[in-house]
Amino acid sequence: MYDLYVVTDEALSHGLTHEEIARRAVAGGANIIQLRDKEKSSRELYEIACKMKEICRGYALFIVNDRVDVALAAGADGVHLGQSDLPIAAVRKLCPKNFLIGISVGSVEEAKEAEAAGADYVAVSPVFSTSSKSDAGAGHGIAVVRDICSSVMCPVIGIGGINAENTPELIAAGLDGVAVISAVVSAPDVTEAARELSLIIKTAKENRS
Ligand SMILES: Cc1ncc(COP(=O)(O)OP(=O)(O)O)c(N)n1
Ligand SMILES: Cc1nc(C(=O)O)sc1CCOP(=O)(O)O
Ligand SMILES: [Mg+2]
Repeated sequence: MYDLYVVTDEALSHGLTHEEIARRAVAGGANIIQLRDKEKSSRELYEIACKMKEICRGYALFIVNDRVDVALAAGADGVHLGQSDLPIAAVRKLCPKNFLIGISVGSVEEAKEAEAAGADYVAVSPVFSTSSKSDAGAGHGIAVVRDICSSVMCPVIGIGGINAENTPELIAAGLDGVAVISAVVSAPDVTEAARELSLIIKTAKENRS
């Protein structure tokens, strides 16, 4: 379910809108799409989110970054929170049953705390250094990924500097899925990049079982 998680970013795409990135990534087999945009107004985000929800319907889960209000208003499947956002328990009170809450973590302690608070997934952030998020900080590396994966029961994904080359070792380390921007969004052919990465993830999962 969490195999390939694509985070949209218009600035890092070759002129595509959030909706078009989502359409192409879903066509390539992405399982989760996240709307991430720090610039747009609430109204703009809401309108985009409504369209993305329809694009994803029946094919992929649709998550909104940061904005619980936009996620709820647009009928998204969930929200992705950072460590400085509202606590999971507070968000849970606002949301319908089955609403997904994911959260960024950088250590085993944060991952255990998130799981105890009821997170549906945790995202090791960043796994490697990346230029796609200016304040991401240094990568935690594969050893931290392995430690987190063996410390919690909830799904663990990774984000930051992940691509077709390093995905197999991350899946072998225990990740349930990988989240990417540039590896898919900045590719010349978004659909083909998503298709290739999906296949790499599936193959890596088969090889570990
Ligand atoms: C899947 C996923 N993982 C991590 C993040 C980063 O969230 P956050 O730490 O809140 O930083 P911003 O993305 O809000 O800048 C994410 N968005 N998605
Ligand atoms: C959205 C995001 N969050 C991160 C974190 O570490 O919290 S890194 C990141 C961007 C990931 O982009 P790319 O796949 O191009 O490295
Ligand atoms: Mg955030």
